[in-house]
Amino acid sequence: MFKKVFEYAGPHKKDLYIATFIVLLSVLMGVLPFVLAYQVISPLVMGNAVDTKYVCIRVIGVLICLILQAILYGWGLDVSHKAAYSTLLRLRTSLQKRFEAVPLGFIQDKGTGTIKKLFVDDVDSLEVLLAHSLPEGIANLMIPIAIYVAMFFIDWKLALLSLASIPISFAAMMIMYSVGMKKMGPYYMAGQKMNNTIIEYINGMEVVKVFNKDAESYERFRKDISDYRDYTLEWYKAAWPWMAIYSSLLPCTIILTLPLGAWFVLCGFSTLPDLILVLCLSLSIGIPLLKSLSFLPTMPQLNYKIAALEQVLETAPLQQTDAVFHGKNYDICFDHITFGYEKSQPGPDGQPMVTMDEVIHDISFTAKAGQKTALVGESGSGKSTLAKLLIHYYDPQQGSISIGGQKITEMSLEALNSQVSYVAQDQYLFNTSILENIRIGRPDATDEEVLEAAKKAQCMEFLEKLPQGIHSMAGDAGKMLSGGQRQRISLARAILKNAPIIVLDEATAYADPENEEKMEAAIAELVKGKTLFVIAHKLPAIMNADQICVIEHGKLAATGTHAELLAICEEYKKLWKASQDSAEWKVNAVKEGK
Ligand SMILES: Nc1ncnc2c1ncn2[C@@H]1O[C@H](COP(=O)(O)OP(=O)(O)OP(=O)(O)O)[C@@H](O)[C@H]1O
Repeated sequence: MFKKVFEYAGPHKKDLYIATFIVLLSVLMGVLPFVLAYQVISPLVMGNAVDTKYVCIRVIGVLICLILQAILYGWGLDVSHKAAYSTLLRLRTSLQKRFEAVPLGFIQDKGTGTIKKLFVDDVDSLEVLLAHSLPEGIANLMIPIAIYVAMFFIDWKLALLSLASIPISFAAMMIMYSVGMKKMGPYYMAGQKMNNTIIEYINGMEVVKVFNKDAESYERFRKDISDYRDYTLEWYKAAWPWMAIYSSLLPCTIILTLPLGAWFVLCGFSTLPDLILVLCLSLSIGIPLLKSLSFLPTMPQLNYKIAALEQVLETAPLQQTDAVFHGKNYDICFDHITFGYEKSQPGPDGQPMVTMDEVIHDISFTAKAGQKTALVGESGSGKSTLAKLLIHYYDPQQGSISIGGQKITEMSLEALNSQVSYVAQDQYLFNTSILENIRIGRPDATDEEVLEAAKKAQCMEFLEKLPQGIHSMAGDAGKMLSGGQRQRISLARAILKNAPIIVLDEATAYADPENEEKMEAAIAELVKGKTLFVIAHKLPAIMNADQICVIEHGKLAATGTHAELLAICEEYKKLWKASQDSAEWKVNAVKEGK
């Protein structure tokens, strides 16, 4: 763990060494007064004469040592803090660079709370390690070691007595570390979950209030924060007894030295001056020893956090090149695609572990240029995942996707984006004017072109009712717009972008009948002469598609036209029947006035 952190420090490694050395001198200054005290006590006990000057010099020596100790300590920490915060800056910059390179899907899956926790809390917690644990821990540990070596030279029997409390404390420490590490995974995950839930709760406050969802969302909020409390307490409960044992035992360096040492002196095994010196030295190392280990309880947490950071820093970047799009046409080819979502969870050793949940199994098909290809299948069968693979949200584990013969991994994401418009259910409106929100589709479009796109997307009917029309702020207008109207704004974006390939992921899923009609008109405008890739639950909407791909549990069950699939594909027949039943149910419900 220390090695990794030193690696993060990069050019500031040198400052960390300097800080450690300065703190080491400071700890030494804390030990010297005990040696000076010995020089006064020993002659007194032995009945040797000491004059006032001899005592005064030692007392002044003690004062100088204490002043130097404080100055050196402050200086050492100053150097270590500068190195620590520069390292945190480096680490945050590396994280930011990694986040820029990894697939967008990876970022979305992590969740805002987890990402905030990584960037802010987890990186911040390394400050303790860099600014304190490393320089103070090392310095406070090295001095006792040096003193023990000296004690062995003075009298090895007394030195052994002084060491007696260490093995038991050490065993308690190891147990604390190992139980702490085992509980760390669930504790850390609970922290991540709580962060995500809090952010989701705050972001969704408006929906919560409008839809009276207080009880349900508050319940989840309450559960996640109480889970976090429970896991934290569980960790403390497991680790505290061992912490208590070693922190009480460790400083008791004279527990055996005093009684047995006195007996050794009486028996003539050791001399009185040696006993006094060993006692003074034993007393001097209690505090440094305890200080050096005061950081230990945080080590399992730090270890886990570093592993979680490492996992992100080692995430494979999205496979792309700088090349522009040079496909020979717009045929979209899925070639033996296998994909699974990665999940991070605590492994058996308590360290974070990545597992994979395969949801797409060896799928191959081609969506022909200029044609309409539809994906159908039960909920959870993998349709949206395939669409997200096409827009390069993720890299598949196996296989490739190409457009006009050029693999999407062999072009830049920008080049791919310029060829594909993706319209999904959840459309994000930025808090700027609606005009600018539509202009995102093509930043160099003129106001007139934006207006034209808005008209084609059937937006004017509701934009005209807004006080400032298309210049209204989306943040304010968003509250007055229905989901369907917001979707029409995103369709206007796509119309303006005018990309040759359109991916529609359940675009009309939640539209009411009136909105659906308008959206269908907007979509018809959008898809004119384009290569269309549609995911729809409503089968009647895609029955005219040139090709329908039936996805069943992540596998391609069949492809064909509506008529062909009705003849050959059981899964399609089932889906068609279900959609017919649901249409019938709606008609009956309307007739009965439900
Ligand atoms: N971000 C994700 N992380 C982990 N698993 C996911 C993620 N997104 C989807 N899945 C899982 O992958 C499988 C396929 O999901 P996908 O959304 O592609 O299905 P779908 O056919 O589009 O479903 P629906 O019609 O309900 O939108 C499901 O089991 C789903 O739970």
